[in-house]
Amino acid sequence: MIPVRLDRISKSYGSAAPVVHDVDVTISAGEFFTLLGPSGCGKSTTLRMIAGFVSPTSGRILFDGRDMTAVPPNKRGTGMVFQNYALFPHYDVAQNVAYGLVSRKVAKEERRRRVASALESVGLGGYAERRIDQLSGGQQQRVALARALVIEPAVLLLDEPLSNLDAKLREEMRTEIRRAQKNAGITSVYVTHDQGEAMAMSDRIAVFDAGKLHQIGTPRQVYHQPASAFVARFIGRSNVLPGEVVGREGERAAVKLDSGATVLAGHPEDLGVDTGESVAVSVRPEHLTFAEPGDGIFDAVVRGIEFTGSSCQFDLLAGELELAVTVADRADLPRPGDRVGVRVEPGRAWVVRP
Ligand SMILES: Nc1ncnc2c1ncn2[C@@H]1O[C@H](COP(=O)(O)OP(=O)(O)OP(=O)(O)O)[C@@H](O)[C@H]1O
Repeated sequence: MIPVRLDRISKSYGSAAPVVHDVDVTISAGEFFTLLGPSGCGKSTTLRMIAGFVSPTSGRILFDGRDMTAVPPNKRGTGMVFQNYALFPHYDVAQNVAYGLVSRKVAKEERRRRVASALESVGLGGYAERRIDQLSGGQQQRVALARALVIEPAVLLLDEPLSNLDAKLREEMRTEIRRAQKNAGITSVYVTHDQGEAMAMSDRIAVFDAGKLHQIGTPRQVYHQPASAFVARFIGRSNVLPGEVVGREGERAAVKLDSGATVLAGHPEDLGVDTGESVAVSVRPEHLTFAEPGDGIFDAVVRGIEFTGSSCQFDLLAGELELAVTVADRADLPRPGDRVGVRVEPGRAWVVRP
C-alpha cells in the first residue's frame, strides 16, 4: 500500500484556460479516493495524469515519495478500469485477465493460479473459459476489474467504470468494487460524476468544478460541512440562503437573512466571517421543518409536493426564494397553496463560500 501525491498539478491545452488548476492532494495508502464533479470539470484529465497518459503542464505526481511525472504509463505499476471495459472480444475471460501477466512474463503455472484467484475475488470463479460476448455488462466489468487487480498494481485507477450499467446493477457493483479493493488493500482513485456513488464508496471525495478543487473530505464532511455553494448544491440538495454576518456566538456566526430573521451557522475553519460581510448559508432540506406562519426564519407558500415513499419533498416559495423541505410522511402535512412558517433545526445551518 502506497500513498499518492498530486503536488500542485495543472494542465492547459494551448492558450485556453487550464482544465486542471493547481490541484494539491495527498491520497493515503490503501485509501479509496474519488474525484467527483460535473462533466468537463477535469476529473478524467487528473486521473490520466496519475496514469501517465497525460503530462501535467506543471506540478509533480509522486507514488510513495517517488517522482513518477516522467515515468511512462506501463512503468508506473497502475491498474486501470475504463467505462467501456476495453476487453479483447476474441479472447476468453481467463485470457483477458492473464493479459498483463503475459506481458510481464509471469510463468504459466503462477499465471493460472493468479487468474483463478482474481476471478474468484470478483465472483466469476466458474467463468474462466467463457467468451466475452457471452457475458452481461456487469460480468464484463468484473472481468475488467479482475484484469486490473491480477497484476497486483500499486495504484488502482477507475474511470467511471459503472456508467454503462443499469441502476440496480450499478448499486451491486459499487459494493463489489469496494469489497475487492478493501481485500486487496490497493490505493485507489475513482472518477465519477455521480454523487451517490461517490458518497457510498469513498473514504474521501475531492469535489471539482471547472478545473478547480472545491473541497476534499469524507462523505460526511462534504455533505454536512460543504466548503462552497457549489459543493452544497452538487452533493445532495441544499437551500443556499443569502445573508449578512451580524455577530458571533462562540464558534458560530450570527447571520441575518433577507427575511430579517437571524440564524446561527457554523463555518469552515479557513473561512473568515466578519461582521458586515455578505455570505451564503446552506441548509439541507431535511433540516428545515414546518412552523406556524410568522414563527420561523421564513414565511412561504407551498407550491408542490412530491411523495417518494419514505418522505415528502416540498417545493416552497418565500418571496423570490425557492426552498426545498423534506419531511417524513404523515397525515397532517401542509397542502399546495398553504401558507407556512419554515424553521431551521438548531445546529444545522452552515456558512459556505458563495
Ligand atoms: N486533448 C485535449 N485537448 C483540448 N482540450 C481537452 C483535451 N482533453 C480534454 N480537454 C478539455 O478539458 C476539459 C476537462 O476534460 P475532462 O475529460 O478531464 O473532464 P471530465 O470532468 O472528466 O468530464 P467527463 O465526465 O465529461 O469526461 C474539458 O473541457 C475538455 O473539453
